[in-house]
Amino acid sequence: MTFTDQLRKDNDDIFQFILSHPFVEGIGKGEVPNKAIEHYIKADFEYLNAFMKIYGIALAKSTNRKEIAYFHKKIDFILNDEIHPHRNFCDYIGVNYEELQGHPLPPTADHYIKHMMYHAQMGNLGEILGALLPCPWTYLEIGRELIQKYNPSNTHPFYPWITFYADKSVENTTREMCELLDKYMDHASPVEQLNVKDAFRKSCQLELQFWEMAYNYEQWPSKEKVTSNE
Ligand SMILES: Cc1ncc(C[n+]2csc(CCO)c2C)c(N)n1
Repeated sequence: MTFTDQLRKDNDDIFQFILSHPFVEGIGKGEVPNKAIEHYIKADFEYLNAFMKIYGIALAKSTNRKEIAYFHKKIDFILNDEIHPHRNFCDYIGVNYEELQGHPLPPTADHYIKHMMYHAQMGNLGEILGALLPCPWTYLEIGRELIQKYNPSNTHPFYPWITFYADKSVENTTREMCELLDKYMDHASPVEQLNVKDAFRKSCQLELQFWEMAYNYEQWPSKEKVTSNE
């Protein structure tokens, strides 16, 4: 069994919680409360910005051109392709995408981004990949599960979203990331392996919490902004 096969197995509990989360089920059924979608997009737009920056740090820590090309290609994918599922959600609630951009992050999204940023700054490429991998992997499984369970036609309101994540490009991203991580783990010390396992599991938990955050409109206890440091 490869290192990433083992990671998937050890975190199956969280993967199953994600697949049965009411937001995810709602996508399959074609019924998600507008407010939950709005909360999701506001946080996810900023999440994707952070994700691209972390790819940029991974690119800086790359040791060969193949890795540099991979992260370069992936930044391009988020910039130009990941906007399609977002637009599908915006069309569904009838709100302009631009209106949902630039909002402050609720606690879970804030924590998820800082968790990835921590591993990106403190760890080697293996550790960064461990923190990033649950993102494409959980969405790939969501896409596949929803196709299998609901067999949506192209009139389904979330057909573009579901088919985007069940598609070959997300499958390739996940597979290539697994291959890169497995290669890194061949030479990793037991401590490095533990750090990667910890980064991966926390990202799985935060993926689950992200759905929960959107579904329950999670907010900070006080919405007051920090406006000065006096
Ligand atoms: C919280 C959250 N997690 C995962 C994704 C999906 N996603 C984001 S970037 C990417 C491609 C990785 O190269 C994928 C599949 C999302 N939109 N929001």
